[in-house]
Amino acid sequence: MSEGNEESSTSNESPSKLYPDLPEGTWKKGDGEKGGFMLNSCEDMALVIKAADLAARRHRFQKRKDVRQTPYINHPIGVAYILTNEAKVYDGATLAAAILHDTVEDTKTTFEEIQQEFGQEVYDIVKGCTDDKSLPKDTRKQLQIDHAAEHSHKTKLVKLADKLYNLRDLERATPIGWDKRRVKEYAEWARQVVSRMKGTNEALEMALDDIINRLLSK
Ligand SMILES: Nc1nc2c(ncn2[C@@H]2O[C@H](COP(=O)(O)OP(=O)(O)O)[C@@H](OP(=O)(O)OP(=O)(O)O)[C@H]2O)c(=O)[nH]1
Repeated sequence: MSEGNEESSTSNESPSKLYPDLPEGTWKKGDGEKGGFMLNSCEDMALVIKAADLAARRHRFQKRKDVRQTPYINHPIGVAYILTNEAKVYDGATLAAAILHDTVEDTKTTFEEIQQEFGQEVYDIVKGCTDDKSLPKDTRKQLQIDHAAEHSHKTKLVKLADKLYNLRDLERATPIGWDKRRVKEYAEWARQVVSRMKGTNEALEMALDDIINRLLSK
């Protein structure tokens, strides 16, 4: 069992883990003799660490909606971890964008800053993952469905991993104020978004199918 994967439970938390235990030796061949995976280059590594540094600072006062008030940064780091650990995605721009994907939507960070500090590719992915919070919620949710199929491959990867993290989080701990109906509504909406991104990554899509079916059948 991976260290730190098992969450101790409180009254509204199930003891389920946020990430599955994967069989040993699932790293891609040639990804590194030293037991871990390697990013494509030192530049990729530096980009990802730089993203983690900015996201940690920008999200530092934010919490998730669970009763334990989990630090918000757990979410973007978890999205990047799903990409490396399960989707086997090691591209620096994709991982950096995964870590930054909520910084513009939820903090004072601007698109210009992302473009200047992280380059066009990361900017494009973050833009594709950012909802316009000034719009009514129903409109925002509908726009995600309407535009899901149009995104680039890398943006779709981050969006799928984001949904997978959020759905697992819903199964792990119901956010404060959410009832069963709201959980199912989120799962149904997520199903509509991810079904328009089929053919992006098999591991992510299989995991999404599983959890969505489970949440909808409860
Ligand atoms: N499951 C879960 N979600 C939490 C928690 N804390 C914060 N969230 C965030 O809440 C959002 C989903 O809640 P909603 O009520 O549907 O949407 P809203 O916040 O945008 O209005 C997700 O963000 P989002 O940027 O709107 O992502 P997306 O769902 O639009 O892709 C998710 O990241 C938590 O403890 N559990």
